[in-house]
Amino acid sequence: MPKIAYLGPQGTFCEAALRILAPDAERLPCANVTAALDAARSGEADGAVVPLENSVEGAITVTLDELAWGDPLLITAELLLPVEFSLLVRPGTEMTHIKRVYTHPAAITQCRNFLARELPDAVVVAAPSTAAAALEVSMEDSPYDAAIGPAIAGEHYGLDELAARMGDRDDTVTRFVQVARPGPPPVPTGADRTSLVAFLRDDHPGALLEMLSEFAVRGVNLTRIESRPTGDGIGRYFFHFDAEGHVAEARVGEALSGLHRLCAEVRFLGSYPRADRVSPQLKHGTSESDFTEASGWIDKIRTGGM
Ligand SMILES: O=C(O)C(=O)C[C@]1(C(=O)O)C=C[C@@H](O)C=C1
Repeated sequence: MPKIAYLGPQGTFCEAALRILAPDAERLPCANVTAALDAARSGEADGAVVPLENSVEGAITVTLDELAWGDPLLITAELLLPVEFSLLVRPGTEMTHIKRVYTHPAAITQCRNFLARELPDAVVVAAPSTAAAALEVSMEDSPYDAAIGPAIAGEHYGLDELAARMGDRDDTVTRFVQVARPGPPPVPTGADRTSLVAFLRDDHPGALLEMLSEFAVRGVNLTRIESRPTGDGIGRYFFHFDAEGHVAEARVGEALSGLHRLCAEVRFLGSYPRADRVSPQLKHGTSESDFTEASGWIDKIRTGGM
């Protein structure tokens, strides 16, 4: 049975994602995203499931930076998980008692309107995860009066649900990815996504446009682009890309080779089935057979044919 690390403790959204992505896996709860990824890197676990982006909060930057800078890992699967938040309290606590709230920073952002409306004077403190907050609030001597997290975390730690569906939007989803130590990517399914990071060779006008052109001229549609600071000073950035398609496909493979020639460094983060199963709309001239036919044509010219 594979062992998969995740952002714990028991009851996080991350655990819910792992239960769907790898229902038969042994689950290894970790204190934070870095620890979960390190467990996969070291071999303590066979892989990890971590959050990557949220439809309200945007990028989960710790995950992006770990995948870009840490020892390499390969994304092998993704999942879109609807997230619904509950206000979780020790039995007997009423709304008027709540002075200190504890939860994951992503939950603070997603529940901003509720907090401003219902708990305008409460101090809201960042926790390592929503379930870590619920666990802490379940302790009688906790300095916090309420946690924000999944209803299931409340059930697990014996808390009451004082409010449900407290997110600012009721259609929020978090995208989780499963990673493994480097190896061959999963086989193409026809509805795949490819993730990578690219570091500029030098800063000059049009540098980002040149990178984007490598995708555009091969008809590769991007689904996410994110700039992250390199840490080398203000104005120094590298880029995360998510693109439609699989590295085994000619148009994606050639776009990646083009970036490799152009950039100081490109790190391949994986080609894996898309959670939404959407297949790319191919532009004329960018199908597998178009690429095969064109390279056959060049080979013929090079060997004296016409
Ligand atoms: O704390 C959790 O329960 C998590 O799984 C982490 C996380 C996140 O990192 O965004 C996942 C989903 C929600 O957006 C809030 C928190």
